[in-house]
Amino acid sequence: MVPYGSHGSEPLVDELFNYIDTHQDEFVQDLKDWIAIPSDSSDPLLRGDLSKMVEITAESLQALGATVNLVDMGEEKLNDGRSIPFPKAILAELGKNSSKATVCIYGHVDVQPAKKEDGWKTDPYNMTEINGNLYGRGATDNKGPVLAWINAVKTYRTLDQEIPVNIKFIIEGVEETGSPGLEDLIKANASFFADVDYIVISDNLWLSRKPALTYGTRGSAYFFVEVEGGTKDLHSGTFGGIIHEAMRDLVYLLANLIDSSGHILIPGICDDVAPLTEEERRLYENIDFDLEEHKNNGGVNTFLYSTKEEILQHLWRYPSLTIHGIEGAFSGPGSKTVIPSKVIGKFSIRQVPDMKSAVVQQQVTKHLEDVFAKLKSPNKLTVSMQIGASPWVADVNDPQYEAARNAITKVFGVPPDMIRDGSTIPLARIFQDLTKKSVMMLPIGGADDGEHSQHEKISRSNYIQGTKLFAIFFLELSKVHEELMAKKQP
Ligand SMILES: C[C@H](N)C(=O)N[C@@H](Cc1c[nH]cn1)C(=O)O
Ligand SMILES: [Zn+2]
Ligand SMILES: [Zn+2]
Repeated sequence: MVPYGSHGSEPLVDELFNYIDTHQDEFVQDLKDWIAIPSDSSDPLLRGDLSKMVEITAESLQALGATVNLVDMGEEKLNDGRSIPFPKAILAELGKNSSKATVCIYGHVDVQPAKKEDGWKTDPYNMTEINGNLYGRGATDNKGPVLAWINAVKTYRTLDQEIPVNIKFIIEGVEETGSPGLEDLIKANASFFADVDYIVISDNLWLSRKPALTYGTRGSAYFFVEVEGGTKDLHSGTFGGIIHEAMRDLVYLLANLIDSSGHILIPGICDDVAPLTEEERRLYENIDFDLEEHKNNGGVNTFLYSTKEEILQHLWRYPSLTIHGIEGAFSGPGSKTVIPSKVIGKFSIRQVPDMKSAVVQQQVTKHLEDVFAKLKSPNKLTVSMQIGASPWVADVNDPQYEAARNAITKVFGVPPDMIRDGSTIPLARIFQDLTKKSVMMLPIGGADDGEHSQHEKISRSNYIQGTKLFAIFFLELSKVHEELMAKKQP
């Protein structure tokens, strides 16, 4: 297939591409404006900024001519007993022509925390372009891709060109905290999703320098393990040596979750992992993936496994356990001699087919209670599962995968790698289970974008080519959908 653009294969495509190329600075400025809003969903103090971010997104969709509905998501209960409102979710629609396909685009406008002191070379909320890369928190996860969809629609609208599909948007502001309330929102708005034919998510990364299409992700079971000693923090000179310290108990519990070779120590945790078939094993051999480049992208020296196949399998089809942090522990600079009274360990398990959150929760709780019992500690242990997002795997034979493959080939000149992803987008499986519609992930982020990391970025090229990809995807989707409808005619 010949890439579109300079080859002048289709006048409409040339017109769309020309517009996108000549307006790219405007699109980049829009991203800079979005990144300037610290819409970190984990920080209750930034809830105002997060709500503002949702409102700005809603205004951008309204400006495209979409009908926009801001849906109340209820309240978040904070650890200190207070409640604050969750940011509203956006349901928007553009076009209602029953002879066209309807595609629903999902994205999120909340971001992970970021502080300059974490080691960022640039201000995370002041997008900075260096050597063709746009650095800033949310650049790739997920503000850049959400804006790329908006840019694609804006291109059609400004050129007064008919959009070949009906478009719906569902945009949320709490994806990074596990999308609480989204399942209820989808259930409560079943009529909004009833005429949706395809769901597309652009919230993950390519695996290599080659474009990719993603057909599976791991899930996430996120746990808090709390150990409470006394009622207040104490001086280690006055109480150290005479009490059972909560922190010591917690560190012991955390150390009993995983060993140094990455083996999870929770009995039964791998019992439900789907066995590796010969057919699946062969799939890994043909995937373009450079271990050294992946090490470089992550700034790591050594992986736990040495072959491409093992690494991909341990990212995509085996569970992993990560200890993320300890709330209530002293973590500042200096040498504070405190005994913390209550500490909360935070860890998550990336779940894979056919693991079930409820089973994982029961196995984790039992294991921690058994380990704690051996300590004979008088302290109080509480284990809770905060997020229970299931893994997702799609049928790649669905027509929208064909449309996306065609669009990628036309924009980038090469067919995509068909990949899975080790991270989680809770909505993918929820959508698939509730709506029974085809879900696809169409990433535009580069493998080295550094989601959740310092120096998160998206390249200008991926952002602008991604905008073109989305514009062409509408065309390709309308073609395959038409063919499908024609086949279904008696
Ligand atoms: C892949 C997506 N951009 C993302 O970062 N998702 C989060 C969702 C999550 C899971 N547990 C808590 N949040 C992730 O995979 O960490
Ligand atoms: Zn994301
Ligand atoms: Zn994220």
